[in-house]
Amino acid sequence: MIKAGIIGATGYAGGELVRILMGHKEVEIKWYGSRSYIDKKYYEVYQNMFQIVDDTCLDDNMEALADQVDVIFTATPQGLCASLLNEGILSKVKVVDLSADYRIKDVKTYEEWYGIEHKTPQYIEEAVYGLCEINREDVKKARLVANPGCYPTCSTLSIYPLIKEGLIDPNTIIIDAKSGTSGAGRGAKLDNLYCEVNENIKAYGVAVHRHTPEIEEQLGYAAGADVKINFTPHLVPMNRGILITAYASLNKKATYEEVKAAYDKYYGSEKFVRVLDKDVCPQTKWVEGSNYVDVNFKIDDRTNRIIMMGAMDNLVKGAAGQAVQNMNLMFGFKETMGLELVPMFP
Ligand SMILES: NC(=O)C1=CN([C@@H]2O[C@H](COP(=O)(O)OP(=O)(O)OC[C@H]3O[C@@H](n4cnc5c(N)ncnc54)[C@H](OP(=O)(O)O)[C@@H]3O)[C@@H](O)[C@H]2O)C=CC1
Ligand SMILES: CC(=O)N[C@@H](CCC(=O)OP(=O)(O)O)C(=O)O
Repeated sequence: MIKAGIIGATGYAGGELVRILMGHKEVEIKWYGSRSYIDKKYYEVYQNMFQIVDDTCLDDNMEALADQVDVIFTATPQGLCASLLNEGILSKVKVVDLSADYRIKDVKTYEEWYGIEHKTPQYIEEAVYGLCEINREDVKKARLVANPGCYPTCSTLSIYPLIKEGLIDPNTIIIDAKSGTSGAGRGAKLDNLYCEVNENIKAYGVAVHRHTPEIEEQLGYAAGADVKINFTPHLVPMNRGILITAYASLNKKATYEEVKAAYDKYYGSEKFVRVLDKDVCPQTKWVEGSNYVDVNFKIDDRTNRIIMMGAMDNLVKGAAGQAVQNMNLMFGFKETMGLELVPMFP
């Protein structure tokens, strides 16, 4: 049994981490970190935890936390983990950072897209990008994991096999993405008020969204060259879920069987990536509350382009579920432990 601490346990991603870890038989949560609710009972923040969690919220003292646990999750705003981390902490515990602080290898790119100064760039190189299906062996050896972003997880997994197999031209990729509002966190924001979101759909961050360089970097590794994409996210009136529809030019005429074989090559034995049957389009409802990413594709012979689709739950595979998957790998637990969550429907 290992002990875990969560800094940012009161946010949406941290809350989901609590829910998942409560069902993990090898983990005990020792620290419910917060900024606004210090000394309050955790269940007062989330009454769904009434009579389930009786602990009191603590602060973000990562030094003190590192003496008491084996793993620390940071589910906090961009920049916080980078401002707290140091060698003393990393020598004692493993860290899974759910923010973007260690995802992008080029610090200038991070600072430019996030508009903040990186406080501990010395750890960027060592951090492993925790997209488990692709970087599994490195995650197993890591003491610091950069848990991938929600849109980048869904986008990269939906597109990756086709770049690796040379089937598409990566510089023709256009990603149209949609997210439920839990992706924006629990903090009050005008754009996320009921009247702004309900019965509405809107693009945001057009051509400037901070996940663009993260997706480009990951697809670039698959291509073995720099990649530039168009990425447009939309906010939709749902609680959870991400759907991506991506378009790219095929390098040559391809059949359904060839493309399907590429997906099967990478995901055939993956528990959490489901390549759906022919012509079945992924839906957010089919993955809600689970760690699955559903992917599929359709070839458009008229234009010699391909449409790639992916759906997942932003709070599970897009955040807390993937963080637990990473923790399982880092501690040598069965990778699926605590994550065998059956999707909710309807
Ligand atoms: N929501 C999502 O779908 C996803 C989120 N993430 C990432 O996870 C992280 C958290 O996101 P999310 O849960 O949505 O955000 P929320 O706004 O819901 O939660 C933020 C959390 O951080 C805490 N916090 C804020 N400032 C501080 C501080 N100075 N010291 C200590 N704790 C602090 C808050 O504490 P308190 O409430 O007590 O003030 C809260 O627990 C972000 O980096 C986000 O990018 C990643 C993938 C998907
Ligand atoms: C709907 C919404 O606002 N989504 C967030 C992305 C989710 C998130 O928290 O970002 P990370 O995955 O990088 O941690 C956004 O667009 O900034």
